[in-house]
Formats: sequence, structure tokens, C-alpha cells
Amino acid sequence: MLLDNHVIRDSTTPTRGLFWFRHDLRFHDQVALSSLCQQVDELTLLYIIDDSWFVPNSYGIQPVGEHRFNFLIDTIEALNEKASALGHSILTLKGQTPELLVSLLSSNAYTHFGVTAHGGYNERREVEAVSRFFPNIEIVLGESSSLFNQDDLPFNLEVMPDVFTPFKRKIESAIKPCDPVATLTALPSPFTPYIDTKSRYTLNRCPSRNQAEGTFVGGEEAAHSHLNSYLFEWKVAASYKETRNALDSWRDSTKLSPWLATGALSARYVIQEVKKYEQNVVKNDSTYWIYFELLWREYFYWLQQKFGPKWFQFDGIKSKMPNTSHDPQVFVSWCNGQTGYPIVDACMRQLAVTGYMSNRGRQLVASCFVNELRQDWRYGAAWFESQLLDYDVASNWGNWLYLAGVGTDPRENRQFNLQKQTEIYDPNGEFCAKWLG
Ligand SMILES: Cc1cc2nc3c(=O)[nH]c(=O)nc-3n(C[C@H](O)[C@H](O)[C@H](O)COP(=O)(O)OP(=O)(O)OC[C@H]3O[C@@H](n4cnc5c(N)ncnc54)[C@H](O)[C@@H]3O)c2cc1C
Repeated sequence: MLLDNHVIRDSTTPTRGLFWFRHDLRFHDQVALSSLCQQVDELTLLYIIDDSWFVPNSYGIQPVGEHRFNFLIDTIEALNEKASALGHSILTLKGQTPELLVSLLSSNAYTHFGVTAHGGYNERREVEAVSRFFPNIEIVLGESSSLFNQDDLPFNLEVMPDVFTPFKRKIESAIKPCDPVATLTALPSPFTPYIDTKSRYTLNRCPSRNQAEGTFVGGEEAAHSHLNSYLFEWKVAASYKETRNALDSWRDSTKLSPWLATGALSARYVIQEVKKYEQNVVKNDSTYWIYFELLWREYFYWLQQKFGPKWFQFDGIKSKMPNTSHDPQVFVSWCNGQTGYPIVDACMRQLAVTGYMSNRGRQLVASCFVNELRQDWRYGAAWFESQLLDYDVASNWGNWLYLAGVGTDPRENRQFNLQKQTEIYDPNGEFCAKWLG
């Protein structure tokens, strides 16, 4: 496992845990929280909204845009409802993460700190910092962000295959996804820490709880309800492989990504449910293909850990400078869906209105950004980061690196022919008409 502060403690001293939710906003398949619950007498559940989410980054973009933020808050609201049924509430704070953690951990006699391992570069550094600054606090780290545990991988991360196909082959010949752990139904007694009231964030969006077709509702229950409809009500998983590239149809791909990204849904749980579908409905190429796509998610999850900060660099992991630059006017026209390429503009407007874009759409707008518009790919990735409900550091920056030709794509140039793609994916012009008005 990754990190551990092993602390010798007198067994009569009461123990107190702080669990920090990040991209794991759920009570099912909660490896780290389940383990923490077995080790402490008292528990605080924490979520932090970092001030930096609302301040323009080095690309001049606010990292968390309105749609993404609202989806996240709805997810926390839903988590808080579940927590209250277990006698807890989520302490939701707003401020600077390091300061808030230091303040909580230094003045509230916590003996344990629980957190789910996450492959993001910053996420790993956050946990390392807590471990370094608080050597007397036991770090309880659990893995459930990925399908596999790091120790089970058939390679060390430093030598993991750079290219997807050999990665997939090695994985498939050696291991199977981990089973999800049981949903938490009881928690240790709640502990309310001392914290400056200025830092408290009041949850009050009172979002809809009904997951209706065509909308993304935040939270674990909505995620389970959608997965259940997709698999057992609509029974469309059997044709996923043929339909997954559609631009704008709710049932043609799983639409699980926003829940996977916030952690309201565990990928291990998805695999378990797909297996049930295979046993009870049908097992075919399409059901395998859902696993295949989740292996792409897995691949980027581990690859980002191999390459660290290179994940965000202009020359990427190939150390090859792209022949592109940043033009603010061109960038804004792309963001606003005003490039003059109808299929690209339609996809970009769909993103602006809904916070979602299909995988095919993402490939087309990214290819256009880099090849036709000759823009610095990092600005495109930063815009996606701000807009996508399903933003995930590994999948977003990994796919952008790939399409910009500075990632791990063995093919030199992956430029999409926009005209041809329009003929294939929008043959009657309905998608463009819908979004271009
Ligand atoms: C430029 C670009 C940026 C992207 N940014 C993100 C992002 O920030 N977050 C994100 O979750 N996905 C991202 N993707 C991957 C993919 O587009 C989305 O996961 C997918 O469109 C989500 O819709 P779905 O759940 O219906 O996917 P489905 O087709 O139903 O796939 C099932 C699941 O497999 C995984 N998956 C599928 N394709 C990919 C892929 N290419 N890479 C990684 N995982 C994949 C996702 O978890 C997805 O939910 C990006 C792709 C591109 C080309």
C-alpha cells in the first residue's frame, strides 16, 4: 500500500477519526471509511470546497464552473442526507485546504485520518503532506477509486506499459476487478470538532432526488437508480458497442461518468452489476465493451501516476513540443461554439448547456482545437476541466495528451475528418440543428 503512519497507542485511550471525502462521495464500496470505522470510537466526516476552485488558473479559467459545482453540491447534499440517517452530518468547509486540515488536525485530538487513495498528482501530494506534518496521527488509506488495487497490478507503475493495448493484455491475463465492499450501515459516534464558523459552508440547494431520463442528478442513489435503469429496465447494455458513439442520445452510452468522477458510484460496483446483467439478461461483445471502456479509465488512472507533473506539460510525456500556440480570440470562439465548424460548434454548445458531451464529440472538438485551430491543447483541457460534470484529472488530461500527439498514442497523427465524421454521426443534421438553433 501507499502510505502508512504506524503509531503505537495505549489501547485504553479513546480513538477519534477524521474522514476526508474527496472523489469518493458515497457509502457503498467505501474501503477507507469502512476500515477507519473499525479503528475509531468517534468520527467526523469532512468535505472541503477549496477557494482555488473559483479563482482563474494559469489559463485564465475558473477550474470549477457552474454546472460542475452545482452537480458537486447536489452530490454532497445527497451524501449528507445519507449521513444523517446514520446519525452524522458532513462537516462542509470552504477555504484553503491545507489551512483547514492543519486547523482541524492540530486542535481536535484526532488519532486517525482516513482518506481514499486517488491517483491524481495533487491528490497524492495532499495525503503525503498530512502524513508528513502529523506523524502521530495514523493514516488510514483505502483503495476504491480504481478497479484494481495497486499491489495486485502485474507490473510496477514505473515500468507499466505506456500504450493501452499492452496494458490491457497484461491486466486481462493476470487479474480481475476487485469486488466492492459492503455498504456502510452504521458509523462510530459523531464528533463535532472546533472550527472557525467562518469556514463552514451551508448546504441548501435542496436538489431534486428523482433521477429522470436525460438529466444528471447528483448522488449515490441517483447513480444506482440510473445504473439499474440502464441495465435492467432499458436493457440496452446488449447493444452498447454499436451505439456508444452516438452524439446525443441518453441510452446509447452508459452516461455513468459524472457519478464515477464524483465517486457517487464505484467502478467496482458497476462491474458487479454488469456481471449480474450478463448472468440474467445477456452476455455478449457489448457487455464486454463496457468493461473495455472502464479499462481505458483504469489505464489513465495508473498512467498519470507514472508520469506525475508531466501530465500537465505542453510537451506532455513525449517531451515533444507541439507546433501550436494560444490565441485568446480563437480560444473563446471555440469555447462559445463559434468556430464555423458546425459539428464542433454544436458539441461545444451542448457542453455549455448540459455540462456533458459524448466521447465522439470530445474527440472531434479536441482534434479541431489542435489540428484545424492549432491551439495549445492545455487550454482546451482546462476548459473541459471547468465545464464537464464528469471532470476527472486522469481521463481528461490523459485523453487530451493523447489527441494532442504528446501522450501515448502509437499513431503519429490522430486528426479527425470533420466532414466525414458529420456524415457518419449526424447524417440528417438533427444534432447540429438542435444545438445550433
Ligand atoms: C478530450 C477528452 C476528454 C475527456 N475527459 C474526460 C473526463 O474528464 N472524465 C471522464 O470521465 N471521461 C473523459 N473522457 C472520456 C469519455 O469521453 C467519457 O468518459 C465518456 O464520454 C462518458 O460518457 P459515458 O459514461 O456515457 O461513457 P461510456 O461510453 O458509457 O463508457 C463507460 C465508462 O468508461 C469510461 N470511459 C469511456 N471512454 C473513456 C476514455 N476515452 N477515457 C477514459 N475513460 C473512458 C468512463 O468512465 C465511462 O463512464 C474524455 C475524452 C476525451 C476525448
